[in-house]
Amino acid sequence: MRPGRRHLPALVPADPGAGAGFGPRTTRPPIPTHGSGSSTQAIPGLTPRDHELLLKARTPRHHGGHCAQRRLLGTRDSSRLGKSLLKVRIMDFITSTAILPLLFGCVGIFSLFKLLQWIRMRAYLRNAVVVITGATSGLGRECARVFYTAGAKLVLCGRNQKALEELTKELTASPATKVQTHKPYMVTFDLADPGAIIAATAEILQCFGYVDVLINNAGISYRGAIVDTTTDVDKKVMETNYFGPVALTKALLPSMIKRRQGHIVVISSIQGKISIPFRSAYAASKHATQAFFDCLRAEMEQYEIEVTVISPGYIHTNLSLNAVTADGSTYGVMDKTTAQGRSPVEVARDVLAAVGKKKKDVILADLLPSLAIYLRTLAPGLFFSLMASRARKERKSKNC
Ligand SMILES: NC(=O)C1=CN([C@@H]2O[C@H](COP(=O)(O)OP(=O)(O)OC[C@H]3O[C@@H](n4cnc5c(N)ncnc54)[C@H](OP(=O)(O)O)[C@@H]3O)[C@@H](O)[C@H]2O)C=CC1
Ligand SMILES: CCCCCCCCCCCCCCCC(=O)OCC(=O)COP(=O)(O)O
Repeated sequence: MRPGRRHLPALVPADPGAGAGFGPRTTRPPIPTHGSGSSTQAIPGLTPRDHELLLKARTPRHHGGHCAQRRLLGTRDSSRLGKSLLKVRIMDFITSTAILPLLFGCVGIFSLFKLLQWIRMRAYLRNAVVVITGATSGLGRECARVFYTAGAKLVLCGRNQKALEELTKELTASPATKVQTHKPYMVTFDLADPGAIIAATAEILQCFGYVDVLINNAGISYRGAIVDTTTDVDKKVMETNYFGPVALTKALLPSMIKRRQGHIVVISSIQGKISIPFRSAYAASKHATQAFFDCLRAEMEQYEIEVTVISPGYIHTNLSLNAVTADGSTYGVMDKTTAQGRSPVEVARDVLAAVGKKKKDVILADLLPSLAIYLRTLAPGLFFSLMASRARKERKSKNC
């Protein structure tokens, strides 16, 4: 017998009462196979004649094999026998000489592909000029760390100059890595101030002379009922999350188009795909963001400029603490959902991978929010009922 081949099952006499005909079938325990020293199982319920035919059918080089199999299948319980035969055949195929090298080959090719993808990603980000807004806190801060370590030339943006300086100090003081790192630049401006964006863009472009990747990360959330919310609050959220990033992107695009090179990234949210109660201004700003950058992607294809929209679920940052409420005051509460969210470092690593792989649209969330997006599309009625019930519950818990 060739190594790697399975032993053929031992052929045992069936139930004596059953004979070779169509009588009742009985099962048999495993019995030793003569000469092989191993124990194999007779196929339950088959007569010696069945086994003889099966043995013939299983022997590929036996000329009468297929004929015998067909004859047998025509006269016996074809589905059961067929299944047993198929199992035996599959096992024989797997353990035959061809399948294992093929399997290892596939795994090898896949690993090689992944390695090449990783190398390409690293090369793409090394020495790339990356602008990050909202780098003073949360996800932006962690993005600064991972892109810095990957060898990117950073331009860190935020409103708080001191926080930017501290981050820069911390980054440059970090131990040397294999990859060459670069001292980040800082540009301070308020994204919600349209007048500040043109000046900030000129400053950004002066840092390294060009921009490879813009990460529109800065953002603010909101909590409140629509009926209680002033339009000024709606505008503030839209200015920060939508008009600011749109204006900055538009201001940087001409230089990217000229070079026929560039990558625009935007940190949206699961709430850019589904709307949940008491988040109207925030969800609206993120939906608008998704729509704008989807349009941009299509329009920029001719210039080879990439657009990546990233939609995370809850992340453990200061987002809820900094959220604005219906009357414009700061919410100032660390919500349970936020506190239980993913660590910003992990999400930042996912952002790095998505940018490196030039992904177009990425959802970084648990199963439930991801399923909710499908539910919104496939069964909107059900989704809206769930959201209405969520609103009722939230209102009730607030009144308590
Ligand atoms: N945390 C979460 O659960 C989720 C967050 N996101 C998104 O991630 C992004 C980052 O938020 P996150 O890190 O969580 O929250 P943080 O509140 O920790 O960080 C927000 C950042 O945005 C900056 N920012 C806010 N308003 C402005 C403005 N007007 N001009 C300039 N910068 C501003 C803040 O700067 P400053 O220090 O000056 O306030 C800060 O650096 C946001 O777009 C958010 O919508 C998406 C999904 C989930
Ligand atoms: C087929 C079965 C599907 C079942 C789906 C049930 C519907 C469950 C609703 C889930 C809602 C998830 C909301 C997620 C919101 C989120 O992740 O937001 C991220 C943020 O931007 C957080 O901002 P916030 O200020 O709201 O903290």
